[in-house]
Amino acid sequence: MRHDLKSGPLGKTGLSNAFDPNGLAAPTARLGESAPAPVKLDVRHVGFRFGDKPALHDISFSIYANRVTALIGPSGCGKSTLLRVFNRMADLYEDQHVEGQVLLDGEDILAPEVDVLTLRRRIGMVTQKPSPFPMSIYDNVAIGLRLNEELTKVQLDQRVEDALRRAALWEEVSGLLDHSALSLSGGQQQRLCLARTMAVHPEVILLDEPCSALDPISTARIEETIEELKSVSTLVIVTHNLQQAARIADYTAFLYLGELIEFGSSAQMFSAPREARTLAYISGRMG
Ligand SMILES: Nc1ncnc2c1ncn2[C@@H]1O[C@H](COP(=O)(O)OP(=O)(O)OP(=O)(O)O)[C@@H](O)[C@H]1O
Repeated sequence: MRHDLKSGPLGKTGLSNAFDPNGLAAPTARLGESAPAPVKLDVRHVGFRFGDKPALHDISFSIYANRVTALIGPSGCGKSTLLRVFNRMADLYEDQHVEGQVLLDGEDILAPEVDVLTLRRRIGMVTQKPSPFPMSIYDNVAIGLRLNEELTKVQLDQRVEDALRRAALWEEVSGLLDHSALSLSGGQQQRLCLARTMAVHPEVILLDEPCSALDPISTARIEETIEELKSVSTLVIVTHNLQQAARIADYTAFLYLGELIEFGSSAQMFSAPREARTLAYISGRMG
């Protein structure tokens, strides 16, 4: 039997009644925050193998609702692999094996009976390498909306424009909406893929180096959007830019050689890391 997360035992929880299976509320992440956040994704003992090559070992931590969590660490430490676990990308490859649990509002998204298409509507992902569909700029953003919602043309146009504005792309493409998405530059394609993911309002948004191909102005705009999106979504971002992690992430997880070395508030991690390896990494002595 398929287990549709939207109509599962907890229903589509949204954010107001997000489930905290451990009763663990987030510690205050930033000065001035008073209300603790519920856990949105609870990562429990997650391991990952490419064939017989291990890539993640016994990863456990919590991702809090309506917060930004950054995954940092040297190249090859498993950041993208962990992000891909959260929307079951390994399902597409026979030789990729995940173990452990990832609870979304208390329900294990790694359970074999979970409807993966429904899951990916709830947990959207923007991959490191932009992958626009070979269709128009407009249709790239509209496609998910047409599949998931019944909108009038006016509503659809508005949602497409809103997503493109949030992705800091509207001003560059507003007169070219019927042009092929493949005619855009790499940085524009990256922002288009961000717009495509944001358009359907996923509960969790996974961003794999979303600013890697962007100039400083576009990067600043995307960081503002990430801050705005926190009111409606939970965000997980992979970044090599430690200043960016410190600026926009409420929490940071430091991975090294497939292990979670340290997890905590970004304020604590970047000012007083507990682990010597974290300190070595953030001070530029490792990686
Ligand atoms: N398709 C694959 N087949 C085999 N090994 C892989 C595959 N993809 C990644 N790996 C390995 O898994 C490990 C983790 O890779 P991953 O891409 O998750 O690292 P990362 O921290 O995101 O790196 P980067 O910062 O360079 O993007 C690395 O050792 C990598 O070589």
